[in-house]
Amino acid sequence: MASIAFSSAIRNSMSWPTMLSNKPADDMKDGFSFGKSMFTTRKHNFNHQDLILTNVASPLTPAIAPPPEKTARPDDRHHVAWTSIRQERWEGELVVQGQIPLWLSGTYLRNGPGMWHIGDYNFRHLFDGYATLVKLHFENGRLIAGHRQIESEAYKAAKKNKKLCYREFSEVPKSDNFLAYVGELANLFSGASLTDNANTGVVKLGDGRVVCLTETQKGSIIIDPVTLDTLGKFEYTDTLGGLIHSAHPIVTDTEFFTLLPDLVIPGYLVVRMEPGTNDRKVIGRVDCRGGPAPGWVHSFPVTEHYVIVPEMPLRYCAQNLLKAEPTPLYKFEWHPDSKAFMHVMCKASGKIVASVEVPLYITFHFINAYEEEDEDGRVTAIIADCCEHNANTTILDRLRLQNLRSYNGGEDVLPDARVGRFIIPLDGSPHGKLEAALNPDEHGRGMDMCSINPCNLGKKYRYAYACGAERPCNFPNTLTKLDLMKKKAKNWYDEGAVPSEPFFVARPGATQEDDGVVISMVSDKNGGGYALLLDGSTFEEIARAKFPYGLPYGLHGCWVPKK
Ligand SMILES: CC(=O)/C=C/C=C(C)/C=C/C1=C(C)CCCC1(C)C
Ligand SMILES: CC(/C=C/C=O)=C\C=C\C=O
Ligand SMILES: [Fe+2]
Repeated sequence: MASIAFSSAIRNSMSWPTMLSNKPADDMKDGFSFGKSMFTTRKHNFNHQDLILTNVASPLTPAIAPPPEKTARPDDRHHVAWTSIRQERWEGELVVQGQIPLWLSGTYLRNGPGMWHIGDYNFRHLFDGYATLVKLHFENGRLIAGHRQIESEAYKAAKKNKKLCYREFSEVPKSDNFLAYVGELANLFSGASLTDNANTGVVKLGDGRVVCLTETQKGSIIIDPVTLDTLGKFEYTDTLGGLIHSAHPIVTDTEFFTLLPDLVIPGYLVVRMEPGTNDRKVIGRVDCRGGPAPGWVHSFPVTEHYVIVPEMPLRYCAQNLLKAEPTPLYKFEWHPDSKAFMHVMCKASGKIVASVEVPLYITFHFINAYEEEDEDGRVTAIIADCCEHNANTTILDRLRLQNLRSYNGGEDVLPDARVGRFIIPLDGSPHGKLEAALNPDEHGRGMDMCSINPCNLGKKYRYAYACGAERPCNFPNTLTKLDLMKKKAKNWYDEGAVPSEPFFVARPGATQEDDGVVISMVSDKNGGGYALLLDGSTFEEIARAKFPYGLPYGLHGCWVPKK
């Protein structure tokens, strides 16, 4: 079986767009310059040699890692995690050290911004990069890996015109003249100039379609989980309009919830989409209680009966959206006076059952939420956990590429983070609490990129997996298993490596919450990369498989089980 399935999956086609010229370190003073570098640049254009070096796998002759000096570009001065992927696509079988459990059958997909330049022009922020989709296909203890650039309009236009053509997270195309500027403002309002670069995450819908996402609605792109082909836009057929949504919808086999921020009348629409449709239906609306605009909603949690709508004091900012040059908080603004809130909406009725003021907070990612019951089974409170950055907005700037790339060890520059636990009373009290769910020293005061056993979504849970810190560091550099009952963490660490979000896959038939494996992809200190499998229960390594090339950092993933 395996060789047939695998060989049909092997595809060695490559293309080398001129934009993929292999520009060395982008170490610019302001992170924004054309073709300048502090280092002498040995301009390295791709050629056939690169192709041979990185693309020689077949199922019968597993990929052999090229010699170390070829895995990192000799002129790279920064970590491979922050270095653009070198080629548009690759696929091959990896040599596995250790044992992949035979029950692990399916494909882990991970999306993220893996390409941060157009020719000599370097992007500014981690979130600006063009989407690179990576796959790990597990079958009978073997592992086929590959990656492919997502063919968004934004990516294709940049490739064709050799310049930025759409507004990315921090990058804005330059207007040639005033008239063009006025035209572009009109395009901003219509959404025409916004990016569709689906670089944040990837989800498998209940109907089997696999969609890559970002925060712009037009950046919802259907892909083939086997070939990683871009199949086309996921078009929303409803008339809800709006341009943006949460980057992290809640997706299960039967449910799809997301939030649509309303920048005109500050608030959020809470919507649901039935599997098999492209039609979002409104469950209800939350009006913001503070500030001139809604808070950023990168993600949000749900419980069994409620959707939790966070209202962060880090709010979208219309003026910043219009600016050509980035502001310190990009498209956002910090409004501590506007306060912070958590709203709770009933999934069935759309009614808001609680809306409480909470201490100021900053989070990208909610971990999970659940309903707390008293002895009589009455729901008394909602518990919602998130990766919380101590209400410190500097984390957004830390993710600027220049900051990520300039780190040489030594000093500790990663701001402290914690598992922030919201306690939202349902008895009408006006205030909720926010506290650390465990001592942040347990995970080195780094905390982001979390996952849980999906069976526990919205339910009382004990374990979460995330990235923590072994300091000094500039970015979360450990994988951590959090025991929220015992308030303990167990950490995995490879010196100098940057692991991506640990993703939990449950063993079929498991009865224990942590019975399964945790998948991560690691960018190592020598310019290489490897897929890593940890046991979900012991958090010990069970297998790893080296990629024949260095892996750029990636964000979020999903699991597509074998049919
Ligand atoms: C990669 C990631 O986590 C976040 C990406 C966010 C993006 C691409 C946000 C884009 C936006 C615009 C292009 C204009 C409107 C505001 C905003 C949603 C921030
Ligand atoms: C990489 C990241 C957020 C990604 C959003 O999808 C946050 C990292 C935070 C560091 O502590
Ligand atoms: Fe995210």
